Amino acid sequence: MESKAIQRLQFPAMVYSDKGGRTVPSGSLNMSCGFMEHKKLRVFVSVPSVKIQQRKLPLKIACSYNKVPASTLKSESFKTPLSEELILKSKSKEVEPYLSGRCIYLVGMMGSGKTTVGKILSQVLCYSFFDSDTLIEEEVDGTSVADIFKHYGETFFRDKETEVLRKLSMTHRHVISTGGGAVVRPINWKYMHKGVSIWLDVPVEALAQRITAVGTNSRPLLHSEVGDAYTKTFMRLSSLFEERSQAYANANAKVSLENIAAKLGQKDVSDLTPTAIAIEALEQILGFLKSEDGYC
Ligand SMILES: Nc1ncnc2c1ncn2[C@@H]1O[C@H](COP(=O)(O)OP(=O)(O)O)[C@@H](O)[C@H]1O
Ligand SMILES: O=C(O)C1=C[C@@H](OP(=O)(O)O)[C@@H](O)[C@H](O)C1
Repeated sequence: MESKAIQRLQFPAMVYSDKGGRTVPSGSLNMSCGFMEHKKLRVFVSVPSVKIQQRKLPLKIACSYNKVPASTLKSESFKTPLSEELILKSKSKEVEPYLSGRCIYLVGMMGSGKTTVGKILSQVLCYSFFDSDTLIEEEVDGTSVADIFKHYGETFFRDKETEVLRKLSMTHRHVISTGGGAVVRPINWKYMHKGVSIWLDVPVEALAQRITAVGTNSRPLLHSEVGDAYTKTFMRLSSLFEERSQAYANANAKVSLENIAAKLGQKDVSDLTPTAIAIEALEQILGFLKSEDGYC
């Protein structure tokens, strides 16, 4: 749910224009997707667990869209090994032709990293990024999600969410971070299945840690419990997860942080960088698209 201001400029222009396939949206599109070719470099898919080179990856965006300078898209900086950055770029090139411009929908619990990972995917695929919560806020005259819940109730919010997903389903070349509860209404799946959906499956303990760190102000469904911040967040998330886990499983593919950690020989999912998670997302997207095409 963080740093979403740019979307205000993009959504109205995009959402009503149904451009097929690889056609670009209306407005000026200045893409420079030419990532360095590493012809002599063999890039392996698994990320080495030994971090050879650590540096702050500013995640500079290679594309700019609708005259909004790419550099204005805010992205949090996480320490990312150069090796991961290279794998990410290589993987995105592999996935891109299979996607044929289809949107990517990230689903998962609050705090699962849909926004963080979604931005990385959008940058590397030269897609634009939308957060459905931000689009809902715009539909309600800039009212925050928390205030929409407070003043109009959850059903009103869910209706707006469905409407936003319906509009997005007519677009292409977007990565969309959905709200954690978007999976519950079957109609939303009708819209999300126009693109490719990925479930970011993060253990509830890790979710509670992340959300406790940033606070629950923007997440109204976490306001009710009593107790210390971590425990009440953990309790509420646990019950929401129980209610929703089957709905998340409707996604075309799943990215399990526990599986990534096991692959990389890491004990704690909290040590996984968003880039490592984005790489796995691309891997899973590719697997799904290939299976859809009958390649495996
Ligand atoms: N891989 C990660 N490691 C550590 N913190 C993360 C990771 N991914 C996201 N976060 C943090 O967790 C919080 C929630 O992430 P966010 O992307 O907003 O989740 P969502 O959009 O699913 O609600 C943010 O503060 C973000 O910085
Ligand atoms: O899980 C949910 O029902 C919700 C998740 C939130 O989005 P994030 O998943 O981006 O926090 C937001 O849509 C709203 O507070 C409801």
